[in-house]
Amino acid sequence: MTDKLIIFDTTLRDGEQSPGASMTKDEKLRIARQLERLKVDVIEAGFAASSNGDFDCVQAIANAIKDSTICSLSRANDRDIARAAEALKGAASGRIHTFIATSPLHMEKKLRMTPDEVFEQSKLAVRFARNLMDDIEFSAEDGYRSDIDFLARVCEAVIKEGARTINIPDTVGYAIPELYGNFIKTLREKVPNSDQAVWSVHCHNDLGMAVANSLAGVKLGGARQIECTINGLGERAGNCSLEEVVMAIKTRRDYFGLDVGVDASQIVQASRMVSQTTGFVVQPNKAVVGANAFAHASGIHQDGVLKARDTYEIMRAEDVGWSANKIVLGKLSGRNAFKQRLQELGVVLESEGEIMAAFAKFKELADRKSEIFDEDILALVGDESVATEKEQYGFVSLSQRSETGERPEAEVVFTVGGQEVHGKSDGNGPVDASLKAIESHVKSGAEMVLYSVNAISGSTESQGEVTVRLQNSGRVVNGVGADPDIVVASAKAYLSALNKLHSKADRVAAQG
Ligand SMILES: CC(=O)SCCNC(=O)CCNC(=O)[C@H](O)C(C)(C)COP(=O)(O)OP(=O)(O)OC[C@H]1O[C@@H](n2cnc3c(N)ncnc32)[C@H](O)[C@@H]1OP(=O)(O)O
Ligand SMILES: CC(C)C(=O)C(=O)O
Repeated sequence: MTDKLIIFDTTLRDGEQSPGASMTKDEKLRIARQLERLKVDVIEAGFAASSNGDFDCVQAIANAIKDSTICSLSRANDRDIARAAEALKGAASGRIHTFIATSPLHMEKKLRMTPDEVFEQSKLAVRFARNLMDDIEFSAEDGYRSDIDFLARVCEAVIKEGARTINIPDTVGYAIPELYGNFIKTLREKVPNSDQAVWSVHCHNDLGMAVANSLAGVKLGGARQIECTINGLGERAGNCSLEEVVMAIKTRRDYFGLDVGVDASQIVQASRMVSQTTGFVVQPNKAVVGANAFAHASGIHQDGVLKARDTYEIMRAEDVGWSANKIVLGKLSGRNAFKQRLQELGVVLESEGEIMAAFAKFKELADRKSEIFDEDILALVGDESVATEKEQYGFVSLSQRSETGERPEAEVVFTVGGQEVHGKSDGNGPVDASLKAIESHVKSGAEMVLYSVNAISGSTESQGEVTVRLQNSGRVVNGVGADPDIVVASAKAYLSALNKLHSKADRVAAQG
């Protein structure tokens, strides 16, 4: 027999309580459709009584979604509950979620009610709701900071009134996993009719423990519903993150022994949608949905993953909706990852010597640039200087000075037949000055018939690729150079073109 854990998503209600995360009706509908594709059991669509706009959102979602239960939050009063019921009228499966605070602090200072009044109002609210709808959830707000015996009396009473789900929130994120799990366990033991309801947890992330507390509520406390949000969105520091609890339950089924109906392959899409809609960027190192969650940057890990994925991955990227895991090439990468990427890019280097020459250039580039893109590698192996054959001209270094209103000056150090030479010049711009600095020494007399610059990957961190076409005595050659510094790329391209002119001249001389 399977033991099922109900996933109750409250992105559209508690998630929207994040300052700045307010969503329009169309946006909420789009997200609700994605939550349905994700196969969450319950979607808390809003708080119908809070405004006409939110009423419309709950109503529209209730009418549109068929496969998940649609829920509206309401205070423990008739007006809010009636509004929720009205908004949910069209739902294939609807739930009213009514709540009232039970902690001494909230009762005295916020509600200004005695415990007896709260007890009575809880019963009346659930009774009223139960007359409008079958599926009623009751939440004891700030439940974790409540007196457990009083809370047990309230829970017993609302279950008698017909509440099917009893939720014990850690409203302010104060709980510690073991203590919270034991609190839920003890509470259930104190409620004589506890088996007539599903027990639920709703944890906030003020101390970064929302996921751990929710899982403890399940494992130690016996809860069978977790309330959570996509990307952990929610009031203040947020809620328990759906993607993390779901993947914890799935990945560690050996420990939890529970089934969840969620289709995990929709997780990344849901995360992106919520992030794009709210403008809340997902941090790269966020579990499951962060850009780095399945990315490997260091050589030893890359080598391990290439040999056997499970050396460094406990989940498969594809299982949560990524197209694949990522090997990110950078300064910490090793030869194996580099060779693998060359293979994937269809680059065939003839000898181990060529591969090692390309790898050395790759490492040198990686010291200057945090991430090496595929385009960088293609430029690198396309760069003539990868060739191991001795070339006439070789780039060494470049310095240039440019300032608004001043004529730029450049000094280029390069090799001619293995000897280092320095060329200096000014020019119309730093590139012009650098190429004139080379030419001041080489005196090729070649005419430049094309100069083009290409940013070869998406950002300003990328390499610039420069193509230079030179013409001399009827011969036309192209030189290509790549470097994050566009002036250096230009000098490399120029020297590369000079090399071709030189070797063609040699060949012509030899033939003649
Ligand atoms: C922990 C949570 O996340 S709870 C959900 C929080 N979400 C929201 O508050 C979003 C929606 N809220 C709103 O739009 C508004 O606050 C409304 C429409 C609900 C109420 O607005 P107002 O009537 O103007 O009241 P206001 O927000 O200023 O104060 C809340 C009132 O509700 C009372 N109240 C708070 N919780 C409850 C409850 N669970 N049951 C009954 N009454 C409650 C407060 O004591 C206060 O009553 P008072 O006006 O007699 O002092
Ligand atoms: C109303 C309840 C469920 C809540 O959001 C909380 O206590 O945090």
